[in-house]
Amino acid sequence: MSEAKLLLVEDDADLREALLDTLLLAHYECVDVGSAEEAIIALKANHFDLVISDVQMEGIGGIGLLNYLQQAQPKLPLLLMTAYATIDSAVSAIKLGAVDYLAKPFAPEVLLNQVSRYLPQKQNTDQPVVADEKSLALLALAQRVANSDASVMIMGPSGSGKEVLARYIHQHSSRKDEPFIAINCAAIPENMLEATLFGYEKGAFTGAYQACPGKFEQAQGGTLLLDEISEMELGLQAKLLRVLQEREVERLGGRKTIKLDVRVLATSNRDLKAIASTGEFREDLYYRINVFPLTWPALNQRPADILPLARHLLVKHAKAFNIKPVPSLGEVATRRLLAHRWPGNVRELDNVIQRALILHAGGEICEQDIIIDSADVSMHLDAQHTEKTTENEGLGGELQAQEHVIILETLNQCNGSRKLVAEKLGISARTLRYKMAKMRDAGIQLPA
Ligand SMILES: Nc1ncnc2c1ncn2[C@@H]1O[C@H](COP(=O)(O)OP(=O)(O)OP(=O)(O)O)[C@@H](O)[C@H]1O
Repeated sequence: MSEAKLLLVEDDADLREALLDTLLLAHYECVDVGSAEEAIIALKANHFDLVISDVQMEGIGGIGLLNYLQQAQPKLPLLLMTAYATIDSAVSAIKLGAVDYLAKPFAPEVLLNQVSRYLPQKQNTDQPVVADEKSLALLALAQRVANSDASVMIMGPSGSGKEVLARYIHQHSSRKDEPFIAINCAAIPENMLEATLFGYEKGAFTGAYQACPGKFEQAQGGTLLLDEISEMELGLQAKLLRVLQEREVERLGGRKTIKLDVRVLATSNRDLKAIASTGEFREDLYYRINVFPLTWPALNQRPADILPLARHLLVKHAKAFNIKPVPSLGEVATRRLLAHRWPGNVRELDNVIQRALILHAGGEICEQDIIIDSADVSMHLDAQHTEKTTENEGLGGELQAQEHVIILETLNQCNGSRKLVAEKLGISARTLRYKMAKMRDAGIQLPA
């Protein structure tokens, strides 16, 4: 999930739902409201990184919201959506301070490209924390590879730190002062990934009233991380291979080729060689990006990392939660952390530490603050709220839990192939991705 939080303001409920779906599928955290007045209430209660608002709504409307933002939060970018007939007012809104406008109707690609263009880039500055011999050796190797311009394939189970390692390579390369652009190939629906990667020209599809550079161009001079590359469909793999071979890109709907100077890193939590041998991943692309493979072992294979990571995460989240001083790790709590197998790797440890910080009292993390299984939290909460739960809500929760179990079982049966799971369950790949994003949000660890 992207750390960015968006506020969507649209009075047409159907359109709002469709837009919300697009944004959630792309792993943005998003709050949606139906009027500018509700938006102001949400803005007072939460921090947002970008607001997307319709112009014409009952009440003060999008322009009223723009005026409010100019006074209250002038740095918060606002992207306006308007019917084609009212573009003039949108243009004057830009003069008043909106960052851009989207002319309705627009294709989902246009929305996602504009959002990624105006969202302030939050760089994850986490340096890899390592202490285990295996991890130290991996980091030393990564540092040597960083000096070259070779493509690097970073493998390892989900949550093991692949993205952290990719940033580390960029930061230790000669490109460190140039952009680092990451794109999660699994998070962006197939039909939008191509436009997001390669950009598009004006008129390439509905709502593309202006040209938009793709991720390759945004990464010019720097590094592009293709996260979860195994999830890219075969047709797009062929186009990506061509771009990597030719070192130039052509925007969708364009005729001009743009020369590229981009280093490409990729990650996968599936065995890319194995899926290349079954034809699910192009072998030629595999060999092109796998110039230098680096693999994180699972966290339980590098036990000496667990405590330094736990302490690092305690400091990091205590700061974010404004908890002072940083609580210490009690002895029994420490033993629990060391005894667990960590199937969700560092991400799971991160969740456990955040829970512990919320629950702890008295300056020390004790055994009872270490809740390893997120189901324990729900059970704890369920027990507290049983009286309040209506019959319907209970049934809804049970059905949802069943759905989660079915998805998890099918993922395991299909060795993590999203495509096969969607086929087997008779749902679209898009719906599956949406459901999996919701499961991740609920703290459910999904297999690689
Ligand atoms: N060695 C490390 N030092 C500090 N933080 C780490 C380390 N490894 C992972 N993390 C943290 O754990 C979380 C998961 O890491 P990351 O996103 O890099 O994993 P990933 O392998 O790319 O996951 P996925 O396969 O799900 O994309 C992040 O919050 C990251 O900051």
